[in-house]
Amino acid sequence: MTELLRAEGVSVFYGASQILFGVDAALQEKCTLALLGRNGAGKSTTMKALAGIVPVRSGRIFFAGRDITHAPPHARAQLGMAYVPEDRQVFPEHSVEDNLLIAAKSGPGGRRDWTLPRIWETFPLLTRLRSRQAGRLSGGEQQLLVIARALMGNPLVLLLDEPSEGLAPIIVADISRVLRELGAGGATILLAEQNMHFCLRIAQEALVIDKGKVVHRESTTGLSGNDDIRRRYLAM
Ligand SMILES: Nc1ncnc2c1ncn2[C@@H]1O[C@H](COP(=O)(O)OP(=O)(O)OP(=O)(O)O)[C@@H](O)[C@H]1O
Repeated sequence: MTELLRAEGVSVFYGASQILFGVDAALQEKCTLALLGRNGAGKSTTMKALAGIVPVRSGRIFFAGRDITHAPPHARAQLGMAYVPEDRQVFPEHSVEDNLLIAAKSGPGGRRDWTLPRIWETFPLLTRLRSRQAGRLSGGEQQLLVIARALMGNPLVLLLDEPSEGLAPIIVADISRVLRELGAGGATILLAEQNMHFCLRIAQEALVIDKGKVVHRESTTGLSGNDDIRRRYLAM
């Protein structure tokens, strides 16, 4: 298996406050890795550090064999990293279809795996909403749209920050189905989540983060039976 993304001893500060304390993580190609932790554990900050949104004070980040520790977000995107933040920003005045077309580009090496017809096939709900203004979609529909939009850039890896947060169970089930299908189709995904149950059927492996440190790593099957870790770090 080829390693696509690696964080080595990543520390991040917001002003004088240290938020991440030497985070290590490795994501293999064609795998889905869950980054689990409670509210405020440091999941979003880890995702932002990987995407280049917050600076890394110490440690290194490697992507597709390159050191990208100090590369700006657009350079990481060009190398094939698609970061989907938790605030689900769509272009509200544009239709669903236009939101997708705006993001269409070939990925690294000219790959064009994702086209509009394939998006409609994978996201039937979006097909029905293709002419709807994106600002009028529900939170869950917008979440599906931002995932689909990220795919239109034909990335090598998807970084998804809390895609299930605050959404109704029925749409969470649809997002889960889409992510399982993407994984089965060979996508590489890093999924930050508080909701362990959401991750169990999507990710093969999980990292547990607490107070800015990775405190545990296990297969998701193992973790679902690990009451001690779940009680200590995931509040369930
Ligand atoms: N811009 C910021 N300035 C200062 N502190 C911040 C900032 N953003 C986050 N923090 C703090 O950093 C810590 C980690 O936050 P982070 O958002 O990474 O956690 P999280 O695990 O993603 O939690 P959540 O599920 O709430 O998003 C928290 O204590 C948070 O209050």
